[in-house]
Amino acid sequence: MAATIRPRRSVLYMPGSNARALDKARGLPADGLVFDLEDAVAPDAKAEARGLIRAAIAQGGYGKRELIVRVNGLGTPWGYPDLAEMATAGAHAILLPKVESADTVRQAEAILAASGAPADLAIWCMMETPLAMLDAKDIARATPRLGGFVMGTSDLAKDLGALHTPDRLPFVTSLGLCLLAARAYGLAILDGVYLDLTDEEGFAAACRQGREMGFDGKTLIHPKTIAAANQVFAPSADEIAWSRKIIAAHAEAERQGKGVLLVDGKLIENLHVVSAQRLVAQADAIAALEAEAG
Ligand SMILES: CC(C)(COP(=O)(O)OP(=O)(O)OC[C@H]1O[C@@H](n2cnc3c(N)ncnc32)[C@H](O)[C@@H]1OP(=O)(O)O)[C@@H](O)C(=O)NCCC(=O)NCCSC(=O)C[C@H](O)C(=O)O
Ligand SMILES: [Mg+2]
Repeated sequence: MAATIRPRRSVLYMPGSNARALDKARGLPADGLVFDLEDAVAPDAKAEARGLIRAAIAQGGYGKRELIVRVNGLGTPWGYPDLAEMATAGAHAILLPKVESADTVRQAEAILAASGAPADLAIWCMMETPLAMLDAKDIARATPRLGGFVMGTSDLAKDLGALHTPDRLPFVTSLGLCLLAARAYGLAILDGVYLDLTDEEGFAAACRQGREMGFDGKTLIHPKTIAAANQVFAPSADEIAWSRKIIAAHAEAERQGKGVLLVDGKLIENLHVVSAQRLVAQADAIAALEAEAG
């Protein structure tokens, strides 16, 4: 999938079986929504949840938010019907859980295509097992339909026997491997969820760490965390002003035949301008999304 500048600061999971949550999300300022059919939905409620998700997306009201359906794995009884039914539900992307190989992605892609999925329906992968970390590069280049990775740090902690520490040191290798693979192949990548809804400081620190590492945004489990994620993952006013300043200064230097220059004592080259242009484009995309939401 072609890389686009789409805000993904905050992406909220909603149990697909929870009609109230699906409705409430229409008014929430999350950049993206995951309609979950996997872990948040009980086995007996899966079939009904598919219908609720299809009806909710058809009814609309989600504006320009990115709509993602997380299906069950193909090794479960629900994986195939989830893919077959959600292929034409109108979402922007299908999120595959517990992906461990490029073959799994291509198998899912074949089912989606055979079920009438539109050409622009993206596939995203949950990266949440040790094998996924080791195969991240292969998974990232499995198909041109691939749009992004989502870290599943809860499943990963379970499989690694790791603890959720404040510095997240036990996850740094895994997060780094997935970031490398995602960026090498032009994919978006979202950080994992923060489970303690009472720990606002810890949540903000995890968001800051995620942004510093290079994640596009954070996956969330509750609406009350959206504002903080939006704030941390958005370019700050200072960053935007600095970016505009070096873009203008570099353009002027180029007119004078210079490739490098100093702005406020800092060396600026073309590579800094590329980053600055991306940051300004992100800020513009966020402003456009927020203007549309009112
Ligand atoms: C965690 C919750 C079960 C808590 O729900 P609840 O008790 O209803 O919370 P509140 O009373 O505080 O809710 C206040 C209002 O907000 C709405 N709400 C709550 N959560 C959501 C949501 N996720 N999306 C939309 N709206 C939401 C409530 O309806 C209330 O609204 P109102 O009626 O107007 O008062 C709940 O938050 C929840 O279910 N969260 C999502 C859980 C989930 O999806 N989990 C799976 C994804 S995480 C994962 O799988 C991990 C990953 O795979 C990994 O391995 O790491
Ligand atoms: Mg998981």
